[in-house]
Amino acid sequence: MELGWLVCGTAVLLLLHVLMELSPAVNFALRIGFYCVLCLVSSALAAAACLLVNGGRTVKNMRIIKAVVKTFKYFFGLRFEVKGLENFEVEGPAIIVSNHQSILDMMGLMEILPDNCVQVGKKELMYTGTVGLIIYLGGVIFINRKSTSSAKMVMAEVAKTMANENLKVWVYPEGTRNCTGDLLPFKKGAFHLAVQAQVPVIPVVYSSFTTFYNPKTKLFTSGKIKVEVLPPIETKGLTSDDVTDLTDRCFCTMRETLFRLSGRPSEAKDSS
Ligand SMILES: CCCCCC/C=C\CCCCCCCCCC(=O)SCCNC(=O)CCNC(=O)[C@H](O)C(C)(C)COP(=O)(O)OP(=O)(O)OC[C@H]1O[C@@H](n2cnc3c(N)ncnc32)[C@H](O)[C@@H]1OP(=O)(O)O
Ligand SMILES: CCCCCCCC/C=C\CCCCCCCC(=O)OC[C@@H](O)COP(=O)(O)O
Repeated sequence: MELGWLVCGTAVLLLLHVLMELSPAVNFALRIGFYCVLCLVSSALAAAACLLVNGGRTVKNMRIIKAVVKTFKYFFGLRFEVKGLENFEVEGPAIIVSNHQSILDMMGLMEILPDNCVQVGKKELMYTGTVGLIIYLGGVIFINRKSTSSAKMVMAEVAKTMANENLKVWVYPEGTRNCTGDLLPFKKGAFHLAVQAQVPVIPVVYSSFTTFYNPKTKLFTSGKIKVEVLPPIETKGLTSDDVTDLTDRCFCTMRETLFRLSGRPSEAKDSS
């Protein structure tokens, strides 16, 4: 009986392996499916740990989430090469902004997440079962992207509480996932928040995933991700009139870094 199960299990695994070798679409679907299952199962276990250790919704739970998610990269053959971590060592709160390519970004986020840091996420993420629960328990700030005024109100509230709670806030200023190897124009919410709270902006750039991950061509193999934490940009003394300039400066620096880390010639070099 047990031998029968063993033979069946081995046959299924072999079949999956052959299918994955033969078809990139099957390989992609299975790997993404596995990522989602891993997230859902780990979230359930981590949620129990968070409730037992910290009793409810608090940024302290991010330490538990980070410890769990940092192991995921081994399942997918991903390696991170990180530079500039010392730039997180600012005194007090800060806004961290980074590029957002895929749901796989959660691994890159947790690889370097500083203490006392929560992310801004779309409210729909609350309804992803155990993943929603763990994100809630971690203290993620939920915004309604369909309502600019309510998103602005939530962000203004965060600007007020950041200092009291010594919080760093991680925002994806592109506002959505973008896996093209370039940046989408930045939304200004993160920069308004930094100016309102008078705290520095710390840009973080992840190299393009396109060499090992591309949902359009169903590519998903192992790969290396270069990460660079850039020096903080001060906002002391800036007002809302300076937000556009601050956004543009940050965008240009991050785009240049993205191209450099991804081995793609920058626009300036293109035109020369
Ligand atoms: C244990 C195992 C677990 C395994 C799984 C889990 C793993 C880890 C779990 C933890 C981690 C979870 C992390 C979750 C990450 C989620 C990522 C996302 O969801 S990304 C999507 C959501 N985020 C964003 O959208 C942020 C970026 N967007 C913005 O900043 C936007 O500006 C906005 C959302 C605030 C508003 O957007 P929109 O309605 O489109 O309006 P705009 O065009 O951007 O702005 C209109 C004008 O308003 C001005 N503005 C914007 N913000 C402000 C403000 N705060 N104060 C004043 N004014 C503001 C803006 O300048 C525009 O005016 P203009 O005159 O045109 O300049
Ligand atoms: C009972 C309901 C069950 C629902 C099951 C849902 C399954 C989801 C399971 C695992 C998914 C793992 C996701 C990890 C968190 C990813 C956060 C993220 O990257 O969100 C995307 C968001 O930034 C931008 O969204 P869009 O690009 O605008 O779209």
